[in-house]
Amino acid sequence: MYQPNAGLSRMSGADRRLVRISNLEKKYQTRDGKAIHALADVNLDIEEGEFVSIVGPSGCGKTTLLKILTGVLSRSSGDILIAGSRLSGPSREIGVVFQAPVLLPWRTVIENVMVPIQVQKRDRAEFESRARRLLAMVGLAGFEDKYPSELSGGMQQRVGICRALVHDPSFLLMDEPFGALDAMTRETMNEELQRIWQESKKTVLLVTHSIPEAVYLADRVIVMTPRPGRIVEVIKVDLPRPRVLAMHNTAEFGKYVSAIRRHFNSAGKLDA
Ligand SMILES: Nc1ncnc2c1ncn2[C@@H]1O[C@H](COP(=O)(O)OP(=O)(O)OP(=O)(O)O)[C@@H](O)[C@H]1O
Repeated sequence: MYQPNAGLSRMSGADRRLVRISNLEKKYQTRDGKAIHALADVNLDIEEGEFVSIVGPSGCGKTTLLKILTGVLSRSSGDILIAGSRLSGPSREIGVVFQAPVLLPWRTVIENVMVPIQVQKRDRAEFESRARRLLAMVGLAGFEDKYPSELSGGMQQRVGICRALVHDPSFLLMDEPFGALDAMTRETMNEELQRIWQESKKTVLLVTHSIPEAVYLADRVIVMTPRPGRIVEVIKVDLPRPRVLAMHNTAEFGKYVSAIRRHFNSAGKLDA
């Protein structure tokens, strides 16, 4: 059962950085007793309000890293601090957006957005107005009482984003959130995510298989090696904000994409 704030134990003194990941290792044990070394010596600091994208070959441990950060998957060793507190389980500081929005089909849009409030046993009256504001922010005003089956894939993913933000977490984790959408909807969602990030001032960690998506959205792109996943390069993206889709065609944008893609020529493939 989800225990609000149960995952964080207060540490003394505040840290400027929102997230500190130190010497993180993850080894899975398979049912036939083999060890799978998924993550090796991952070190990463994320500043408050920063947008960070992670790219890496398939199977390099990106989802493993995100699952560990949600507090639902244990780490083998290493330390994670969020807002100065050691992470040891699910935390209210975190919101998660998955590849498929996994909405409850028997609940209306507003009731889907309110799920975390119900699970965390928080005051419905206080958060319902926030849920409605978030829906309006993503262009879904008027859809509050619709059911998921009445929405397009992009609209459902917007509901998933609102659900992740409704309890006002400081840290948003996104695992390939637009992977199931067609190319045009994906671009629109990229623009929308940038706007949501700028308006909500959240800290975001995005896993994506698309190098252009990573560059378009991020302040920094983290590039990982094949398994066991390590950080091989951190690329600071100095393109001006707000970014516009036309930037995809500029030489500067292309330089970032090529710099990242170079890592995957021999190591593995990305579908961008
Ligand atoms: N529960 C598990 N038990 C054993 N091995 C696992 C488990 N979950 C993941 N793995 C293995 O750990 C490695 C990392 O998996 P993970 O899903 O984190 O990679 P990923 O980078 O997100 O991959 P993709 O880009 O294909 O989604 C893979 O080799 C995977 O097979």
